[in-house]
Amino acid sequence: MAEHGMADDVEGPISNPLDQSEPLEAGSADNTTKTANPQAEILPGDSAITKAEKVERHGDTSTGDVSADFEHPAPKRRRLEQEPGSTAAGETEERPTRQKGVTPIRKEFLVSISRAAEHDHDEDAAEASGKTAQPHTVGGRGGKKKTPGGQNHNRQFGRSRDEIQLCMSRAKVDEFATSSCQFGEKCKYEHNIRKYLKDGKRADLDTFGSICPVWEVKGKCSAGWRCRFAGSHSKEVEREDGRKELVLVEKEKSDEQTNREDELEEEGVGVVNVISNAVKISLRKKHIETGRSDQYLKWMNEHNQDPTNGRVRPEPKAVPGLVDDEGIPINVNKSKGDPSGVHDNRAGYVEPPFRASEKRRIYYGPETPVLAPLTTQGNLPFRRLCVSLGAQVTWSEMAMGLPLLGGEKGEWALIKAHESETAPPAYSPKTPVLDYNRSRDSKFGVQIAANKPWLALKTTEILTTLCPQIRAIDLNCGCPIDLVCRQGAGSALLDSNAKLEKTLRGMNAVSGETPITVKIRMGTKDKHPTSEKLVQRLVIGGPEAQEHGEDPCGVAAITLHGRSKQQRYSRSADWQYIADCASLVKKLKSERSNITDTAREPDARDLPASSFSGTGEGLPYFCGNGDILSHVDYNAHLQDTGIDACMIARGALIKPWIFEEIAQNQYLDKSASERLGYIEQFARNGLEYWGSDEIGVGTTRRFLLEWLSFSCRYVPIGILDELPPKFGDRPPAFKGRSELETLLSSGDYRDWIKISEMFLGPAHKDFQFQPKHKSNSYEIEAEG
Ligand SMILES: Cc1cc2nc3c(=O)[nH]c(=O)nc-3n(C[C@H](O)[C@H](O)[C@H](O)COP(=O)(O)O)c2cc1C
Repeated sequence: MAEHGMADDVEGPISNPLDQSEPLEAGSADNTTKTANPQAEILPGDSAITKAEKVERHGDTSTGDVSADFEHPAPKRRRLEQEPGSTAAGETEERPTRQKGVTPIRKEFLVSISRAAEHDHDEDAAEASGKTAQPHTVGGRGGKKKTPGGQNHNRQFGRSRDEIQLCMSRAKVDEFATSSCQFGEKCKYEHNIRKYLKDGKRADLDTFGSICPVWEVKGKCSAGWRCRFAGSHSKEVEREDGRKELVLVEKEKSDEQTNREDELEEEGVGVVNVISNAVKISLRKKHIETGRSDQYLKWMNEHNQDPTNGRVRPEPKAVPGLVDDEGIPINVNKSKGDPSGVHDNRAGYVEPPFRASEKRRIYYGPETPVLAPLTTQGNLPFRRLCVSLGAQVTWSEMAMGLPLLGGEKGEWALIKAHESETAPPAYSPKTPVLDYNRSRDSKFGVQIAANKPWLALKTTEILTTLCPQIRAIDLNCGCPIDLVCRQGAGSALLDSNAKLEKTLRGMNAVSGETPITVKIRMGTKDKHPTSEKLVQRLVIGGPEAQEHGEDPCGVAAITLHGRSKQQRYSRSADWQYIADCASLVKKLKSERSNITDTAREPDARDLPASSFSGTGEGLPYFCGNGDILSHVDYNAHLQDTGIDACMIARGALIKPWIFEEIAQNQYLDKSASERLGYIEQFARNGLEYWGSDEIGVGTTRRFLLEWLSFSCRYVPIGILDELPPKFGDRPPAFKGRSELETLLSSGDYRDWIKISEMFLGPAHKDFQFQPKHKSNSYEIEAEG
């Protein structure tokens, strides 16, 4: 669902935050004591010192007011090749019994309850699905009862706007340029650049070395005078007549560079899947045709399938006494497709109007950890950060079909991807995957939500036509939000298996070479899992399809989140159930030849764009999802359940370097300065994407705060008494190994604002923030 949009985006070099460290030691409160763990390996640090590191060393926040005593730098990365359950502090220490549900924090880092209470202040959240914010009372951990639900609704973010707004016709020109404002005298915006700079906007930011991050990468800044770093790309020059003019400065570039940038100016450098305003307007006016969907839907309509819900219409009743030549009862057919009104049951099925095109193959394997679709949180700057840390597959936030078809700007913004997401995922399978062409695969897929086959088909056709480089289109069948489910989308589809199958088959038919995937939960009702049956239907086709000799719906991958809709995030994800489904998929594969009609050889175009065995038989990849917080969880699930790949959601929000841990197969005890380095990287990504003017800075701040509402839940592994960290555990009040580390663990959104100010300067006076998910409750309501 669209939560943001706008702004041209530019690409730039990603500084490696790992280059900001110094060699320190693991598991100690200061850097003078060596770890007792003989397996702990201290990895060498690097020399580059960024703002993040300066802050940790000197408390120099420039614009923030974070307190300055950071004399205990945090330990560096360490290698802990430990089995789950072994101690982080050292093998020789006496191991306390791990208390269920409590994060095992070393006692020297525990603090009194008063500090915990300080963290809890922000618990006056709102009722879950109501549209009106209501007071929400929460006790301390294990304290009073909460009202149900986990979200603040109707959140306000204030407005980050200039005091006086500069007319767009003046934003990117030099002071003496003649005005091209079409509104002339009537224009309500400021045209005097000098006046605007003096009275209309806040002082330039002194973060990022006072250099505009957009200009630094792109050579020019599309915010022009409105940029919060305008001083870094402007100057005053004296003209021949002695007059002084304010001019914007562009970096010198070769002609080739300039040409390329002019070409990309409209689209935003480094961003793909950008749809022009003209196309969005055409969509709004319904001027863009969806011929394939129309044809397919017509067929559905004429041949017994209701395109509003995909159900096979009930067979008409037999007319008593009326039989054909062979004595078979004749039914009265009321469908439009049979004007005679007389219909033979046996001839009821007609082949679809066209076959699905042959699909681009995708790949999933242990080496492709997947970043889950994450509404609000999985924005482009965050995904870009995760890709830089090793995420191999990324998904857009869930985009709603209807606003996409209506050309809504905010929804189309969700489809944009960073160019780093267009690179293919890692690929090192034990046996090569038949017909897989890595150079044609990419990391980024788009997730959509739709409640009706027609909506899903048309959305798919439009998306694949306008953005052919999307890796795959995923249909969300897990979203538990009432607003979505009441309309029959999200996890409501789990209760309409036939409709879901038909929808997916239709999407596959109209998506050209783009593969279709699906993300499901275990079912809608708690303790009544139904997705095993659904998985079977998706892999081999449901009874209706089998009866008519139809091919399976052709999904390239199924991802199962091991929880029900009703369960939301309570209790752990059920990995046993995921394993059962994974083994069913395997079994179906081996039995497939018996199940499918042996008379018909499956056509390659009907086979999923997925894993192929040596015999060339296709089968969807099967991915598991739920509660992965470390490489240990990741490896264990891959090993024990027979899934092809793991999808990670909250684990990546809490510690985006989980992808790096997976690649290196080791815990990484990130120092507070390294963590701050990721925040800096996000801020940089955000300014490049949303822009460096007051609005762009405000948007970057808002989404940074959204992320910090999750990242504050990270408990540094260096202060843990026992590994692995677990999702169900809640930490008692603790302090970090440095003031910065303590600050990064704060659940108080005012501290998040302080952190944001280190990179984005003081928040605008009208900026507001209310966390979406209750900050310390460890319970969330999310869209999948
Ligand atoms: C903030 C948030 C937003 C989410 N948005 C989506 C979404 O847009 N689409 C979706 O399929 N799942 C969404 N989910 C669900 C996750 O993709 C994932 O299935 C779920 O969180 C379980 O994985 P985890 O235990 O690794 O967090 C969201 C989850 C969270 C926490």
